[in-house]
Amino acid sequence: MTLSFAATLPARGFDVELDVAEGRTLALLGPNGAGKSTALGLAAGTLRPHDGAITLDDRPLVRVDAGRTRTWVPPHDRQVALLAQEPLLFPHLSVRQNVAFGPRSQGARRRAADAAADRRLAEVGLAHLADRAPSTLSGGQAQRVAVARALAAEPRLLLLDEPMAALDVDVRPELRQRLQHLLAGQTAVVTTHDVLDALLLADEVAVIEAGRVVERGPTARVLSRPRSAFAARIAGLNLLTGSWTGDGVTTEAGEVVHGHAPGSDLAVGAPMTAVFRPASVSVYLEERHGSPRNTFRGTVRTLEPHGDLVRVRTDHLAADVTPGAAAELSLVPGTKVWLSVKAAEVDVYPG
Ligand SMILES: Nc1ncnc2c1ncn2[C@@H]1O[C@H](COP(=O)(O)OP(=O)(O)OP(=O)(O)O)[C@@H](O)[C@H]1O
Repeated sequence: MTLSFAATLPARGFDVELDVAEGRTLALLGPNGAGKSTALGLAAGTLRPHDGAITLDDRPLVRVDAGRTRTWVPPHDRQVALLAQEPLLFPHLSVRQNVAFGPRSQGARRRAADAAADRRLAEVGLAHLADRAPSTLSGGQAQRVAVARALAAEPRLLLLDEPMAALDVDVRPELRQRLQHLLAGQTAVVTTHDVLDALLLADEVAVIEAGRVVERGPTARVLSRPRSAFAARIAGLNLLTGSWTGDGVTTEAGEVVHGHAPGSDLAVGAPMTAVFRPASVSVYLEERHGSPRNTFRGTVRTLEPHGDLVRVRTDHLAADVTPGAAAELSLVPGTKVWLSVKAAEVDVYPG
């Protein structure tokens, strides 16, 4: 089932086009308020666009022209399942009845619906809890039941809105692993802030910022060679953008970044991106002259633990230093620093 999605919602500053090929999973990444949930709501039918066309395979689900609705398939008729952050199970039904709800409401007989429910519960590893009441489940179990319920309706499109967000960190891996299996071959869109979700669940990612898609591509490419600040941040990379000036990338702030460039046929003025790992960045209190390094002025904004190291963030860059180095330099928020990275550690590419 191929999803083709184009919708605007001016009240939310939302204007997005997306498509998801048959059997593929697209991760929507973006900061809070970017429009990820809005996109899912429009596809699920809980929101109506001002302008837009949403099609699943050849079946138009929505067509609205300048506020005039031409086509509107109501949510329950779309064969689109939306899995929310909270499991939202029916409290008065057993686990099995919750999962059988979709097939039942599509007209399946009780026995067939129960059998489908048991199959789906087995897929999420919870067949043994079928007779339990939702109130007796842990948060992680309840969310797995919600996944089974969404899949039991045999949706042509599965939408997952930050499925791990409401769960404790230690139960996320289990659900993530289940989803990795279950999403194989299922056309799906998952919103997330988590790089692991994107890496393990999604074939492609689209980064949304302020209601617009700013970057789109195969997951591995976007996370290793990001073009947007958000993708770089979740991939744990520093990113600077600017234009090619012959031997480096000059940023808008006038910084010149030298690094590995992809070839010699780059046009002067072409938009370029430079990325490097925080672990490649050294921190000094004074500018270092005479070394073949890139240096950037900055003010420390935050210090946070990062594995065995301390991640030092300035306004636009991050450096990982040892706790000993952080102490020796007396780094605190407000400290003026120079950040330095060898050209050999910087990856430079067009875009
Ligand atoms: N019910 C609503 N009524 C009006 N505006 C809303 C409503 N819900 C969200 N918005 C606005 O729409 C924009 C997109 O919000 P949305 O919830 O889609 O973002 P998001 O990317 O899902 O964010 P988050 O990661 O915080 O869930 C934001 O500007 C938000 O303030």
